[in-house]
Amino acid sequence: MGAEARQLELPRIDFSGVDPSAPGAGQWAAVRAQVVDALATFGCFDAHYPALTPDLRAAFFDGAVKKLFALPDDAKRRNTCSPDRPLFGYLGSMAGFTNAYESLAISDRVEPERVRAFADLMWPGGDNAAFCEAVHGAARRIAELEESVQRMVMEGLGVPEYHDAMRESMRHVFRMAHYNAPGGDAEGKEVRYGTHQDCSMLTVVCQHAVDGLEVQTGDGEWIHFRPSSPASLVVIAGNELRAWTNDRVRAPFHRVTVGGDVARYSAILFALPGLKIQAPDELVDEEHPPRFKPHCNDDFMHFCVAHGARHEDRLKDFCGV
Ligand SMILES: O=C(O)CCC(=O)C(=O)O
Ligand SMILES: [Fe+2]
Repeated sequence: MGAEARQLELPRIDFSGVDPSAPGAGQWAAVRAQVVDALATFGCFDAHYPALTPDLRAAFFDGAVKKLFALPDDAKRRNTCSPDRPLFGYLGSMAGFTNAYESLAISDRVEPERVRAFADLMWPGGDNAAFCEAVHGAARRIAELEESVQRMVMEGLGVPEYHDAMRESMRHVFRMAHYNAPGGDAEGKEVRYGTHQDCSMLTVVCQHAVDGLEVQTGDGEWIHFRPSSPASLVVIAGNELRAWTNDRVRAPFHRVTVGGDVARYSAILFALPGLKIQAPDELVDEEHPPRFKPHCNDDFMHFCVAHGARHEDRLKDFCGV
């Protein structure tokens, strides 16, 4: 091997032959094998997903998200949630984050009524139809990818019968994020969101125009995500999928670094399980003794929030056997 640094890349999986509304059809089985392999090895992958078309992305980011972050802070702060659900609303200028990060969230379900309620809170009395159409159009497709991946994981591990109940219980947080540019040289990157694992089952990241997501491999090397196509999304396994699969899936550490003078926007869909997280009996045996105690996602999230985003194995600390 030469002296130059190896250019690591995330596995790329092509979803163009997968129809989320027809599980099992087309390329489903072949893609499922790649998904299970990528999540076991890396805990994430680059999904080529043309169902989220360039027009939908442009309407979403250029039409809706940029308009949202141009709002004054007091409007954004109306996106609150109850104190016991700190990760379900506006985040910005807060402990553990740089001042150069802020985000807003639509919570619980990716449904037109939720998007409408969010828009009406931001622009009371406004004509919010175009905003709602753009946000729901993007979020719905991202959620369809997330559901397909969840189904594939359960099928691929031989436990498809658990999918429907888990799905029914799932809540979603659709977070739109804005990272200020540090200015200057694009090489002079600054960490804008520190190293962490997600508390979700699955997370899907859609980044706009400016790169910045970095994922750590099991060997401790950092992969700087460069989208393989304009239709790329990143699927990341969270600690709850790791727990539910009894450690068969990695939940990779990741962070966001931004350089140069162009702001970065991204959208992140978190799938949060409402059912108690306990590995199914089929995934526990002598070779795979239980690794984590049964627990609720709400309790795990509170634990993570209380301890902050850090480079530590929160799941093991919280419920490791
Ligand atoms: O904005 C991104 O690319 C990812 C942010 C992230 O990792 C998170 O919000 O958990
Ligand atoms: Fe994350």
